[in-house]
Amino acid sequence: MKDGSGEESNVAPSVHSYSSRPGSHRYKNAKKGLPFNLMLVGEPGLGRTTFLNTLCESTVAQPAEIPNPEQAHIAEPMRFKHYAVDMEEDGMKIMLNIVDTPGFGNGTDSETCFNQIQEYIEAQYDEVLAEENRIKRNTKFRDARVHAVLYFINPTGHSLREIDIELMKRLGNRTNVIPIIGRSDSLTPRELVLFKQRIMNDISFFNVPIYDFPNNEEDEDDETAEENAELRMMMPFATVGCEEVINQDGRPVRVRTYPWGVVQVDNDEHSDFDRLRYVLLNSHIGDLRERTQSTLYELYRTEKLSNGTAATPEVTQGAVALGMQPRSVAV
Ligand SMILES: Nc1nc2c(ncn2[C@@H]2O[C@H](COP(=O)(O)OP(=O)(O)OP(=O)(O)O)[C@@H](O)[C@H]2O)c(=O)[nH]1
Repeated sequence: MKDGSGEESNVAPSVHSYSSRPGSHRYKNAKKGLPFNLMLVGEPGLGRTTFLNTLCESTVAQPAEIPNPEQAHIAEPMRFKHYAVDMEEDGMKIMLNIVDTPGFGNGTDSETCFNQIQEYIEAQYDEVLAEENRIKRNTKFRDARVHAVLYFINPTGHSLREIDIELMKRLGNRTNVIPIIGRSDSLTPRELVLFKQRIMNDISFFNVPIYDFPNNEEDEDDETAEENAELRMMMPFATVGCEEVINQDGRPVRVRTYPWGVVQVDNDEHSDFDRLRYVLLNSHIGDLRERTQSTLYELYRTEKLSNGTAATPEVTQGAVALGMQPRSVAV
């Protein structure tokens, strides 16, 4: 594990086994590990840190320290915090890079946060664009394009707020935005169903360009098409973060414990966490990476080149004038 500096790394073996699910093993042959860059965005207290640790099955990130009462009114500005974890997922090595955004919506005006996040995502595209145009390639180049943003929605039970719609609209044309309901155990199953419906109605009404599961019937077998249809119906994923691991009938179970019972994080009847994890680290990791490269980055590159503001303008404009296509950097 490493915190941004890129120095150490732990391989986190998974307690999950998805080999029976459709789509698993798709990228089993990636030898060095498949890089996957994930960003977490959401207001403080929605469970981003707990989610990150639950996803990685280890304490990768420490919860934010509670400020002393004298300083509690001072809002910390948003910053980017990096984590890197090597995972082994159902026989597939993954180099998972997570960018967290503590301080988002924490008093700083939302426009500043939106700009910072958008600039971060675009800066990674600029790096790739510059690398593509370099005459001598940097063999150590690290592609940090964000393959997916998980946007945490407050489990109010009402509908989306303006800040949710605005942010997802801003980012949806730049990256794969996957909305999730944080701390979803705050809602009853019935409230959750209604809340999900309202959120999806808003997303559709305001044309928010969130990630859509592939809907290409010609290229998909029945099982994959069915799986994608089912996942589409589950949006936004309702997640619960693990608080403790208990022993149930001799096996470890990740839960949150309440006076009236336990919520099992990996139980599909209690939360969508396990399905979301499977989507991110197994069945749709390829599609998220591919869409980043072929659709979102290409769109950005075209915009940049047509505006004449590419990362290395002289080289790129010269190449375009000569009808040359820049070399692509493999994702
Ligand atoms: N009920 C419930 N509580 C949760 C869940 N996940 C986290 N929490 C609790 O919510 C509080 C905040 O969780 P964090 O994971 O620190 O939230 P965060 O979004 O990282 O917040 P900041 O670190 O302040 O940015 C903690 O008390 C967690 O134990 C969840 O799924 N359900």
